[in-house]
Amino acid sequence: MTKIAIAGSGAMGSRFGYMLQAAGNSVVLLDNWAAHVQAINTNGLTVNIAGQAPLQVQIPAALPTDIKEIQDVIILFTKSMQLTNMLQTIQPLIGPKTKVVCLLNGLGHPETIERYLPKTNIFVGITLWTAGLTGPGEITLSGSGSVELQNVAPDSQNAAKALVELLSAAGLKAHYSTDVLFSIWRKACVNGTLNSLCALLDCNIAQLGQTSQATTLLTAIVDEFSAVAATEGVDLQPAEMLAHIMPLFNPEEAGDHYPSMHQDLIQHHRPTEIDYLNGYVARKGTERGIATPVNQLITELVHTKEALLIEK
Ligand SMILES: NC(=O)C1=CN([C@@H]2O[C@H](COP(=O)(O)OP(=O)(O)OC[C@H]3O[C@@H](n4cnc5c(N)ncnc54)[C@H](OP(=O)(O)O)[C@@H]3O)[C@@H](O)[C@H]2O)C=CC1
Ligand SMILES: CC(C)(CO)C(=O)C(=O)O
Repeated sequence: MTKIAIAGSGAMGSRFGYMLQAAGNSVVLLDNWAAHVQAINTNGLTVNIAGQAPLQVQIPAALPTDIKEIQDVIILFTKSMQLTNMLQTIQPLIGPKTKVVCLLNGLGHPETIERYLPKTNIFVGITLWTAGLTGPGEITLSGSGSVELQNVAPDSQNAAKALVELLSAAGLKAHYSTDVLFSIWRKACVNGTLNSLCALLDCNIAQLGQTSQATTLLTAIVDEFSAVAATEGVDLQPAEMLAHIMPLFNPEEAGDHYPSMHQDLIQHHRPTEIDYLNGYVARKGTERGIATPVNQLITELVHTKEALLIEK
């Protein structure tokens, strides 16, 4: 039985933990939100799936500081701005053979993780699964998804493939990627357009797509993502990127969805991952002499909205 800790068990961490435990693994959900941990330990994790009666799933949960046992696998699922703190807290859980997987949205996470772990322990990727945290101890799941991941150390390829099998055996549809950095940039560019614009304009993806300004706005953001991606050896062609994003306007794709940044900022008045999306592009562009005024402005606007909405 594989011993798995989910480090950051909000919506996505709880989804992955629930599916991995159902596949026969020994899972513990770790989170700093004490009321969430307590609700899971008292009532079980409530899993709402459309068209089904809510499930009460018995699954152990704990504060990250309360678990000290070495794990086989740790899946990081904090929000980007919580990652460093989580990596510091879970050091006692990491042994020489522990595989640490990062599937967060956003840019720059592999570099952050490398400050706390040898490369041989690190596996990075993206996921197209979604989930919502409906309240303490309660998640809402819909749709399907997939995972792409790759080893950071060249000689850890077999370990990455074993992780792909572990996740796929739990129904998480994982694939081994031979160019995960491209996938991470492409997903960040989707989030850097749809998430920030829908949050700022208070609309869903279809509503954004119906505006006559959508193509101009997307193009301005994507062009800067492409220029900065090139400085990291990633070939993000603007035309291909737009062709990848625009189908999401369709309600049968993601049109009806309010992106996670809209949920964080507008619906829950919580901090956003903007500094790891548009903010990362603006920062790296400035450092590397590439003009990124559009992403700079978007980042400032989102931070202004955070200042207006989030209670101190
Ligand atoms: N949700 C989705 O559909 C998708 C998310 N992702 C990415 O996965 C990563 C994790 O995202 P996600 O699971 O959505 O994150 P959540 O917002 O659901 O949870 C992240 C953490 O935020 C804290 N938190 C959330 N809500 C509350 C609340 N009401 N009160 C107190 N604390 C709260 C908890 O940690 P703490 O108490 O320690 O602060 C929690 O572990 C992100 O990088 C995201 O971009 C990727 C694909 C899809
Ligand atoms: C669904 C999607 C792709 C929308 O940008 C997303 O990743 C999010 O909501 O964060």
